Amino acid sequence: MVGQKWVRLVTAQTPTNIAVIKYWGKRDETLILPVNDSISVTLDPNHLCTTTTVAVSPAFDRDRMWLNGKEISLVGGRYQNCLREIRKRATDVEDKEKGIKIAKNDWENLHVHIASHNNFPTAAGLASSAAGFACLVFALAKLMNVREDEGKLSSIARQGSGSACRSLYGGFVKWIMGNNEDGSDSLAVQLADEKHWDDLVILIAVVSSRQKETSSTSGMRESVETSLLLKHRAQEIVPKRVVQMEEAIKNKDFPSFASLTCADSNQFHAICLDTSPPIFYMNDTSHKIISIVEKWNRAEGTPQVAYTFDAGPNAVLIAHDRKAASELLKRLLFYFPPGAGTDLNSYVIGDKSILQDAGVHDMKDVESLSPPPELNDGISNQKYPGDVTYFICTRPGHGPVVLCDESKALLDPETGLPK
Ligand SMILES: Nc1ncnc2c1ncn2[C@@H]1O[C@H](COP(=O)(O)OP(=O)(O)OP(=O)(O)O)[C@@H](O)[C@H]1O
Ligand SMILES: C[C@@](O)(CCOP(=O)(O)OP(=O)(O)O)CC(=O)O
Repeated sequence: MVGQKWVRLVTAQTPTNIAVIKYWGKRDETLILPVNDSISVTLDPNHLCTTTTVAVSPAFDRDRMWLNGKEISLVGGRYQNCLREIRKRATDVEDKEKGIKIAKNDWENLHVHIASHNNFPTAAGLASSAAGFACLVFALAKLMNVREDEGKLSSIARQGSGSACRSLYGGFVKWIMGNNEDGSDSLAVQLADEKHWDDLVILIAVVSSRQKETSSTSGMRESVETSLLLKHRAQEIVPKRVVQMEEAIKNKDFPSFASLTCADSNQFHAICLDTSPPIFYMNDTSHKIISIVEKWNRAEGTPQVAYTFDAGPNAVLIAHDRKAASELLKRLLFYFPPGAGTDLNSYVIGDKSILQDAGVHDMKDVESLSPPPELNDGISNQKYPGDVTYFICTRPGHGPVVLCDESKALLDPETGLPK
C-alpha cells in the first residue's frame, strides 16, 4: 500500500443526551464503570449534535484529530482506548468505485485523521463529551467496517466518556452498570425510540456557556471519595428509581416521569454539596428556574414540566406537550428577557415554532408578557435580563447516522486535512 494516495472518508452525526436518572460515580476509573444504572433522553440532533469525519489513507504518518477546528492531542487514555478497541474489531473494506481495498490486518499499520465539530458549546455542561465520543466510535466503526451491534459500540464509547454510551441510540436509553470486572456487560440499551413519546418538548436554558470549574470526571471522583450520600444513593435509591422510571417511560406517565426526574437531579446536586470540598454546579439563575417550575407545577395540581441539571448551571426543562412548552417559554421570557443588544431570533434557537405557539413574535411581545398568575404577588415579579444567555427548543431525537453527502465532510477528500 506504500506510495498509494487514496483517502477514504466517513462522516457521521451523533446526538447528545440528558440524563433523567444521573450517572455520578465510577467503580473503575480506567474502564469507566459506574456505581449505578442511569437513564437518559436523546436530544434531537437537528438542534444539538456532533459531526465527525474520520479518514484513512496510506499517506497518513500518524493518528491526528481536530476538535472545533483546532488540532488536539490524541495521547490521552480515553482516545487511545476507543481507537484501540475499534481497531481490534476492524474487518476487510472494499470500495470498488475508488479502487480501495483494505484487508483486516492492514488496519494495524494505517493511521486515521479525525475532525469533529459540536454545534453547541464544548465542556459547558451540555454533554459535548457524550455526543463527541459516541460520534468518534460510531464513525470509526463505519470506516473500519466493524460488525458489532450498538450495544458493543456503546461499551467502547463508554471508555471515552461514560455518558457517551447512551448517545448510541435515539429516544430513551438505559446504561446498565453491569457486574463484570472487565466491563463487558456495562453497556447501553434502548428502552423506547424517539417516536414512542413524541409529545415531549425540551427547552434548555443556557445559563452560562463558560467552561466549568470542576469537570464531571474530577467532580464524581471527589464525590466517590468523600460523600456518604453517594453510597446510599447508588445502593438504595437508584435501583428502585430506575425501575419506576422505566415504568413511567413505558406508560408515558408524565407526573411520575417529572417527579422522578426532578428528584434525581436534586439528589445529584445534593451529593455535590455533600462532597468535600463541596461542588457547586448550579447558580442563582438555576435556583430561580427551579422555583418558577415548582410553583407552576404546584399551582396546576399536576406537573407540567420536569427540570434537570447536569454538571453546570444550565437548565434542561422537559414539558409534557407543546402547550405546556409554550406556557413555560412565556414564563421564562417574562423573568429572563434577552439582555440589551440581544435579538429574539438569536435568543430562542432550535424549534422556533414554540415561540409562535406562545404568540411571541418580537421584543414588544416579550415586553408585554404578563406575570405568571401563580406568582403574581407583586413581590416575585422582578426580571433578570441577561441572566440566561439563550434558550434552545428541542425534543427527543434519533440516534447516530452516517452522512452520505460528501459536502458535509469536515476533511478534504483529496488531502484528508481539515477543509
Ligand atoms: N466532538 C468531540 N469529539 C471528541 N471529543 C470531544 C468532543 N467534544 C468534546 N470532547 C471531549 O470532551 C471534553 C469535554 O467534556 P466535559 O465532560 O468536560 O464537558 P461536557 O461533556 O460538555 O459537559 P458535561 O459532561 O458535564 O455535560 C473535551 O475536552 C474533549 O476532550
Ligand atoms: C452529570 C452527568 O452529566 C455526568 C456525566 O459525566 P461524564 O460522562 O461527562 O463523565 P466521564 O465518564 O468521566 O467522562 C450525569 C449523566 O450524564 O448521567
